[in-house]
Amino acid sequence: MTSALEARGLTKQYGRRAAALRDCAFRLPTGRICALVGPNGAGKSTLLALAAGLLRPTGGTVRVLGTDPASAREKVAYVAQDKPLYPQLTVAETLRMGRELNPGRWDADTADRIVAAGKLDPSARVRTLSGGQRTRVALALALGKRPELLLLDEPMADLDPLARHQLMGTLMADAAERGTSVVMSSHILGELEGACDFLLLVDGGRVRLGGAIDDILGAHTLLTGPVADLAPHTVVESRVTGRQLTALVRHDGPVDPTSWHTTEPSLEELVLAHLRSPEAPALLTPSADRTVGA
Ligand SMILES: Nc1ncnc2c1ncn2[C@@H]1O[C@H](COP(=O)(O)OP(=O)(O)OP(=O)(O)O)[C@@H](O)[C@H]1O
Repeated sequence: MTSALEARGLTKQYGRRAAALRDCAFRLPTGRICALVGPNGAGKSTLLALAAGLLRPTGGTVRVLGTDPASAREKVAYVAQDKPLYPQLTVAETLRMGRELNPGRWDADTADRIVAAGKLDPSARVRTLSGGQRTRVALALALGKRPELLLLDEPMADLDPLARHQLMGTLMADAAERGTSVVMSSHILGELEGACDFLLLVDGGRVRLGGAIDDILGAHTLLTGPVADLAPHTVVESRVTGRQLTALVRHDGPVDPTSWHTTEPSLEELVLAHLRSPEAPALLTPSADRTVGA
């Protein structure tokens, strides 16, 4: 089975600094929309740049669409955080460049539609555009390429709420229609919750959570009840207020409903609890575990 991304012992160290990514191992099946989350400096951009073939690992490997990142480049579109574009080109010239660089692949309709929805003047030079308008052009270039894998580094950060909503919709519809795999880093968990079906949580250069979001949420329970020993469940985070205990656990067997009030956590609750509890053990569900079914 081909994976969109597969990392094995993936490590990246910049010079003599502490490793930005350390011994990461996971797989992302094709056709998934993956949320890549983690605190500032966690290693998200490094992971995306390694997958795009712009950086080389200092240890381990990353495979992209079943091959090495350099060989997959034609099938991959990458939108970096700083959205590098040629400032002296106009919007129309930028799209023309997209067409020329991607012969036989270029989807002019999609690229033109994205630009038109932002009411951009095709004759405007890129250097005169606002940050959000530049993002729109970068996304038009990326989607116009008809990639099999789309790597997006905080793509929506400088878009206004309406543009964000609209572009996210375009992105998701396009990905669903073509079966494109997407990896999207973002700090806005609410934005990812409805759009993504796969999660990679990176923290301190390591993958802390990986897998289908439904599986990861389903493996956790938020419970409230009297203070008690929570064994055999794995406690991710717990808090005691008076005689009441609130905890996020990874359940190992059923949780007694007569003692506890239980709910499934939201994605935001789950991610925040893991970020507050760096000692909680990592979890890779079978869909993210490259050793399962290998
Ligand atoms: N070119 C570089 N040279 C040296 N260190 C770097 C370089 N790029 C990133 N780092 C370091 O690697 C670590 C991971 O950075 P990275 O940009 O991958 O994190 P991130 O999760 O994308 O963060 P953010 O959410 O702030 O964008 C950080 O400690 C950062 O300082």
